[in-house]
Amino acid sequence: MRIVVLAGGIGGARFLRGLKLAAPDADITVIGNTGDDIHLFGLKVCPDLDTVMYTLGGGINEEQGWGRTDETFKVKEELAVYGVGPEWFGLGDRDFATHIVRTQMLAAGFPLSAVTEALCERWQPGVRLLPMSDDRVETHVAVDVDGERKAVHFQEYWVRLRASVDAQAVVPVGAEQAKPAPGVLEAIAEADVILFPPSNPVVSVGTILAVPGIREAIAEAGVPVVGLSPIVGDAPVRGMADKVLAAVGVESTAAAVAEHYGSGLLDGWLVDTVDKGVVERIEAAGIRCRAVPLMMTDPEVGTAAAEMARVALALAEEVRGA
Ligand SMILES: O=c1nc2n(C[C@H](O)[C@H](O)[C@H](O)CO)c3cc(O)ccc3cc-2c(=O)[nH]1
Repeated sequence: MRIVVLAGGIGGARFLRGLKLAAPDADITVIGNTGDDIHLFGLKVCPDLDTVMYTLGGGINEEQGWGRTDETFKVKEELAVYGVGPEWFGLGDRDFATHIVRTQMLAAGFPLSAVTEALCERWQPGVRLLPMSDDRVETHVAVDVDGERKAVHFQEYWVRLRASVDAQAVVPVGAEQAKPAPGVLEAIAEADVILFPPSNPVVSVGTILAVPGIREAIAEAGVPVVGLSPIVGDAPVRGMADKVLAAVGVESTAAAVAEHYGSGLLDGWLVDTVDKGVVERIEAAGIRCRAVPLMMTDPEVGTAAAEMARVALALAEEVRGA
């Protein structure tokens, strides 16, 4: 079975770990969000691609959900002594190596998709990881600070500001001019099922869908598209998705996110059991809906996510048979 997953950061990566357990023989292609990318110290950092690669490759810092395990911060400390910022983004020594290799290959003319493939040679994530685009897309967030509106890079909003101020707008800069990376549209066209994991519907899945051609390809793929709500009990499971949802006028509920994606895109939607009261509303919107446990608090890493993936795949088959 060929499965395509649109993944963002931590939630998406943890779901993928479960999907691999639930469908060990499946051919999984991950279309990764690159709107979180940031250029720091002359290096290109791709947080969402790295989080998927490290999580599935066994190098992730499990508590944080991002960055490397067994990390040290000597380079970061030395940069700070030189007074070279920013200090608010925690790049570790091992992680720096990934960004140095990536930047060196980009400078040599390799597209991001080829660079990502090369990095995955080492990590063996067990999925094909494609950036959504080889073109530069960077999400910026419009905020009002000291009475003036300004745009900050998503990472500054997320990490330095901790989403403490309202997002007035979320703009994936460059998305309109971006082209899907090689293999993205082909993977969607050849997929047997397409999954939206519990990633941020605005800055992760939303950014991927903002690349011209990707939303249309999914809508026209003619195969079941099933999503899992990142919002449980009217609050995001992790992160601060509610802050960016407000920016696009979507209330922070499992039903509102499903409706935001729309029945033109989604055939099925999984909500947590605490939200079983919205199942009828979502089914009335033309999207099949099931209420199941969606908290990936595994006793043994990946088991809860594997159950979620199994239910998502079962719902896809139910949709296919409808
Ligand atoms: O909250 C934080 N998130 C950090 N993240 C997470 C990142 O902001 C988010 O994972 C994504 O951008 C949102 O999905 C990092 C991710 C990387 O790949 C590399 C470095 C960082 C550093 C931080 C950090 O210092 N604080």
